[in-house]
Amino acid sequence: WTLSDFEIGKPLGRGKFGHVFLAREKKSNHVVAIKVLFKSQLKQSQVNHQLRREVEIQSHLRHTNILRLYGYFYDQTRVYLILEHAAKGELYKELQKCKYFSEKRAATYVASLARALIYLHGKHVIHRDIKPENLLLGTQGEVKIADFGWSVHTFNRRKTMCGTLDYLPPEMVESVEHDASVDIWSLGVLCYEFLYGVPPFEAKEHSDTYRRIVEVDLKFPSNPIVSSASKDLISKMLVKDSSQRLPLHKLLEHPWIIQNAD
Ligand SMILES: CC(C)CCNC(=O)Cn1cc(-c2ccc3c(-c4nc5ccccc5[nH]4)n[nH]c3c2)cn1
Repeated sequence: WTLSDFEIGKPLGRGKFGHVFLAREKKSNHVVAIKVLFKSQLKQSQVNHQLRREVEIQSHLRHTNILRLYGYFYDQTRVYLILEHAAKGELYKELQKCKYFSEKRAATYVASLARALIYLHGKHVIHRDIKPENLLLGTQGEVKIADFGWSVHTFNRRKTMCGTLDYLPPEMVESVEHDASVDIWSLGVLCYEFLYGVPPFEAKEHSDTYRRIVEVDLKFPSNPIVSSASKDLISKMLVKDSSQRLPLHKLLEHPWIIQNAD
């Protein structure tokens, strides 16, 4: 591929993800998202090899709830990633607009994300950073994990861990080794935020969020009114001992998911 194979359109997400543009591949008319990374920025954060590894992993992933990476190319100064275009944009914008989702909508997203995580864990890929900001919506409104963790401006986030702690499980907050069960914790946090509009351990200060996470200080607001089945599921995911968290395949059999997910 080269840039001349594409007609470049409007910026997507207005620079939040680095430079991502709507684009159309001229021969096939296929609409994609093209992310531009500057080689200079990659060099200075010594992540070239990490980026190649991540591109290698992502280009082999094929799941309807994981945003596709079709390919990449580069020129003198930049690397271009050819990504799937998610026609209905950013999920977190939807959440901001609706304040919180219905139980049906929340359960449908959680079930889709659980299936995507089962697929990823099957390929020994974990910790995909599944917070609302990393989720996009496809043409049919289906949720897609787009791991923005690699957009250049967040490369340093991996080191400085700036940005929200809200989604991190105790073992990561206490920085002990972690396994695929971190994703079960994050999905539980996400399910809570879908239903209540705020993450469960939110606090003004980082230190308070940190304490609430390690103590699993889980409280359910009395508004909005949501089913006890949803609270039962969340309580089985937000468990300090990572080996005791509800396994993802059991999540798909939970009554709340069975009753509410499309
Ligand atoms: C290292 C490499 C393998 C990582 C590959 N993944 C990324 O670069 C993650 N990433 C995805 C994007 C991204 C951002 C926005 C969109 C969109 C999109 N569609 C929209 C529709 C309406 C409003 C905004 C939209 N953004 N579709 N596909 C996207 C893809 C930006 N960074």
